[in-house]
Amino acid sequence: MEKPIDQTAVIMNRLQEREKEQMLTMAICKALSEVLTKNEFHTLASSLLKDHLFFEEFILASSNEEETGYEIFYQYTNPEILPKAYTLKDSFFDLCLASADTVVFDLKDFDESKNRLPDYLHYANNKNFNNGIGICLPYIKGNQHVLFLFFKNAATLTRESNRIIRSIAQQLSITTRNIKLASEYGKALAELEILKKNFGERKLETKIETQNFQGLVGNSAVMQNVYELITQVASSDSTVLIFGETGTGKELIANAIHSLSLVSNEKIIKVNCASIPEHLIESILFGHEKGAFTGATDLRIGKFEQANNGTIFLDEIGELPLELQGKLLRVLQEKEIERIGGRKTIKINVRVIAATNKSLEREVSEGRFRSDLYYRLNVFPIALPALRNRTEDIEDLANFFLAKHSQKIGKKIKGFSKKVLKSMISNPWPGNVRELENMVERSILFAKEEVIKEMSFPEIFIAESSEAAADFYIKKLQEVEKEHILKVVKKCGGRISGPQGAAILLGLPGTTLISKMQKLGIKKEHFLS
Ligand SMILES: Nc1ncnc2c1ncn2[C@@H]1O[C@H](COP(=O)(O)OP(=O)(O)OP(=O)(O)O)[C@@H](O)[C@H]1O
Repeated sequence: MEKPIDQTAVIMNRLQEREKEQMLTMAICKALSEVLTKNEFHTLASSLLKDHLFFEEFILASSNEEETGYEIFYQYTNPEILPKAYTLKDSFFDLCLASADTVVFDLKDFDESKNRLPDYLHYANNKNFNNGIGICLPYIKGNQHVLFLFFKNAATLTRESNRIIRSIAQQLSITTRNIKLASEYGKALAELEILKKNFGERKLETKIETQNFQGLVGNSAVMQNVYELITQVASSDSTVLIFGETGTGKELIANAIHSLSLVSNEKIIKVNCASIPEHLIESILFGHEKGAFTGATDLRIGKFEQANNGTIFLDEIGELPLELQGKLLRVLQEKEIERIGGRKTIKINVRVIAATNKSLEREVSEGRFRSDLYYRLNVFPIALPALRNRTEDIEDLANFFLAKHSQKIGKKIKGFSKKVLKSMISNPWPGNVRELENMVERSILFAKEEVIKEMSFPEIFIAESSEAAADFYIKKLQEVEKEHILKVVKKCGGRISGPQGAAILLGLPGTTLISKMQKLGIKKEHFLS
């Protein structure tokens, strides 16, 4: 006789199993709730889920928000799969989506000739995963998800597995959404980082721009004073005389005055009195009529006429020959010019800005500059300080030139080492800002790292000056000047202009050096031998 079944024991057994099952689903839900990436999801699918659901293939498909299509969000056998779009109504996904129950299917039942089955079903079929289920996961704001599990044989899917899947379905939906949101958040964060970086760079550029006063860098007290003078004088039509050593920025000051003036929409015409051969200066300044002298084959409109209604900048005015100084004085007083060879006077309305790196007072006292012209020019003097007298501007200027030239050269240089900054600040900079700019440009060209760690300041000045001092009493100044220029030009291999040229070392514009060399009778054969 068969032993009667102990109903209580059976129920107890079931209860214990259910309890175990509940513990398991809670553990899976907890693990799922911590997942934020597809990689983490794959780890979980390969362990807890695979161990208890016994699938061969696990596919999570996700509809788009409009519910016109869907894509594979995760595939167990191919976790690296890139999202691929499928149409929603493929008689498979939409079937599962519409069903409240688990849809069980046998792949052999699908008539491939009738149905255009999605490729992952072909794939499952080819792998002999004959049976499968599709479960529409509970809807969580955003997308609809369907979970497909494939098995080699129908018996693998137990009631218990089905119950577990139903219990974790809600959490699966939430996890899928969490992964999507975390990925979007990551992308947004990366974009924000790029924007922040770009904004930072732009802020740096703006800083460089806003530090400038009309393109002039430097906020030292002396420069603030200069900016104030510029602002005061710009809107009048007063003549301005700018004093300052070579390379201190006199031309930039002239530009600033012009651009803040009432005639800023007119031209500023610039003349470097030192670089024009003496016999041409008059014709260049005032023009000539056709046939006025041998070689005057055409009419020339002089710089004063060209600058009419605007500004003329007479750089290195101290180099203007004496006989022309009188003519200039007349032009300034009478506001009219006469072209060489011309019979009529031409009225001109020009604002004059002159600049000099010489002491015009000394030039006057030594008879090389007319005192009346000096007083006529010296209406509103602006004295520009030498760079060594405003060392607090050196770092700003160096950084400004670094940004300017590294961009031009195409090298990403971040800054200067502390050592280089210190030596820049203590360097005497006889060529002033021009020399600093050239040194920075040169250092960028030679830089091998992102930070400039070396800057070789020309020692030539120290060596030369001691030698010059010894010779001072026995040689004329011109001779010393000639010898000094020759030595520097020789040292630069005959190069006059450019970053490796002698003009930089001498702190002069290339054109000024050439005209000085002509005046001193320095010829190519003297330094190329
Ligand atoms: N404050 C400044 N900010 C930015 N750049 C400057 C400044 N001062 C000078 N520079 C730069 O230094 C170089 C020399 O300036 P500039 O030609 O105006 O000097 P300068 O006094 O007229 O020289 P020179 O007497 O030899 O003609 C230029 O490249 C100029 O842009």
